[in-house]
Amino acid sequence: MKTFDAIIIGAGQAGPPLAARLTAAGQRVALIERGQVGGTCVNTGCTPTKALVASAKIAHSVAHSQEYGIRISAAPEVDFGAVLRRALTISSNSRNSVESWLKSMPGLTLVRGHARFESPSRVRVGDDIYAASQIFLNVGARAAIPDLPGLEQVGILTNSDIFRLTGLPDHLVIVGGSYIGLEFAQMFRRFGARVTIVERGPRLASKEDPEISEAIREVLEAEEIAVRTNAECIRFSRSETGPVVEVDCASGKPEIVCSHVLLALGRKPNTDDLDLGKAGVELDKRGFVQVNERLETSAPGIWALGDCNGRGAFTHTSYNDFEIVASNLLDGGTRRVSNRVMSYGLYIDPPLGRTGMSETEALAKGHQVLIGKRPMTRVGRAIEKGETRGLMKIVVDADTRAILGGAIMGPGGDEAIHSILDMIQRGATADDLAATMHIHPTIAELVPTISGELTRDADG
Ligand SMILES: Cc1cc2nc3c(=O)[nH]c(=O)nc-3n(C[C@H](O)[C@H](O)[C@H](O)COP(=O)(O)OP(=O)(O)OC[C@H]3O[C@@H](n4cnc5c(N)ncnc54)[C@H](O)[C@@H]3O)c2cc1C
Ligand SMILES: NC(=O)c1ccc[n+]([C@@H]2O[C@H](COP(=O)([O-])OP(=O)(O)OC[C@H]3O[C@@H](n4cnc5c(N)ncnc54)[C@H](O)[C@@H]3O)[C@@H](O)[C@H]2O)c1
Repeated sequence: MKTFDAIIIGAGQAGPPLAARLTAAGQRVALIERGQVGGTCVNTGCTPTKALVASAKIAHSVAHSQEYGIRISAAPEVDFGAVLRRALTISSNSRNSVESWLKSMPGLTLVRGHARFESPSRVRVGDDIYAASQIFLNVGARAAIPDLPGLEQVGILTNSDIFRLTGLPDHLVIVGGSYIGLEFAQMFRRFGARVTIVERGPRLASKEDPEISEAIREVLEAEEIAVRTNAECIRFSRSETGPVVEVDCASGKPEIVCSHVLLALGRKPNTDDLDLGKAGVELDKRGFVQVNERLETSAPGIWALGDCNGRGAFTHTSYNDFEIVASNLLDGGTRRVSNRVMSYGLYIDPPLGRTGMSETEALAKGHQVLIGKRPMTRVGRAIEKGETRGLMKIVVDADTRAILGGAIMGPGGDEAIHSILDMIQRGATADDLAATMHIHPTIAELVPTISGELTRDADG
């Protein structure tokens, strides 16, 4: 048996920085990873997809250069192989730098293999047993693949397989019209594939307010992406020409023949193959590890961080989990997971930045709300850039005037949203925000303006 002060399972977004803090505090740490260090974000998630989004943006800009007075004499061509290689190089550089960082940590043992619990303080990897009084789970999640009939006949793709494509799909059907599906849909369309999105709900990105979903749909349809909502994929089959996605729908064709199918149907936590029962770690009914505000599990001495705890499904939430646990354990902190303002980006172009509550959520929680809103057609910077799709919106509590949430879909919306996020984190009111001076010409310069033009009418 090999004994350590701490064992970390999973080298995703929380594991490596936690290993750095624990080893810097003099602890001996075993970090167990069954796949590639860096986890989902670095290898098959944020990093390679955002690199692909960047290539797709260039393809789109070049195709539209004449609108900006720039003539390109030869027809631009997308070299899909080169696009993928660029994304994978950025991803592998990032993975290598995590690996070098881990190797530089004195007191760290990087163990390669699949970890399973033997008891609350012991973990098996192959024939070896590792023991520690503190164990941290950072095991992440994987693409959920529902048991739909005919699945095995079509050879579906997930976010991981897409990086192994050897050529551009002719017609890509994406099942699931949420974050993963939408980002892939736009980039593949911009690379030149025909793209159809099949979404069973009545609108895309259904966690967003309806006008945001509508703006997203407009952006995608303007690029000739076929959007099928109220269309549930119920089975797959194969025709002579390729895979067939069969949908249950009120309108449109019930069968879509395509060349490739990408499933983007949510994520499943990697908690089903850890023998967590032997450790006394309780899961919720969807398989997420149940944690308290300090990210402690039901088993004393075991914490869960990142996607596997169901408290966030983003790189920044995983990293923030690390900060909470490290502060509480090593700095005498009293940090709680509920102190953060849930925020994220959706990296279609233009991107959507979101923070705090949507209007729908605020109303559901019983708030009387005031709304400030402006379409990008009335934002100078967006007009100058020729990117006037989207809108910005702020949600304010009508009684206290506290800022509850915001959305900015427009050029740089993922960056500009931080001007609202930081104010919410500090407990500011709409009047505090309205009194700030922002830089001209930016998208964010209109944030104080809409904060000072609040109305009860959501369409105001
Ligand atoms: C296509 C896509 C795009 C995304 N884009 C964004 C984005 O733009 N912004 C954003 O914030 N988030 C994005 N995400 C989400 C983000 O990637 C995840 O939220 C983040 O990676 C979660 O980090 P984590 O540390 O919880 O787990 P992970 O990064 O998944 O790491 C978990 C690690 O644990 C290892 N592991 C699992 N089980 C075991 C075991 N039993 N033994 C040993 N090792 C094990 C795994 O191999 C893995 O390396 C995206 C996700 C996808 C799929
Ligand atoms: N920009 C980002 O930060 C980013 C990008 C990508 C992914 N992610 C993370 O990955 C997670 C998973 O994203 P996702 O888009 O895969 O999942 P999701 O759970 O957000 O959406 C799945 C969608 O599939 C639809 N659906 C389910 N079954 C269906 C069926 N049979 N036919 C048609 N539609 C069906 C659902 O209605 C839903 O809209 C997100 O929660 C997010 O945290 C983040």
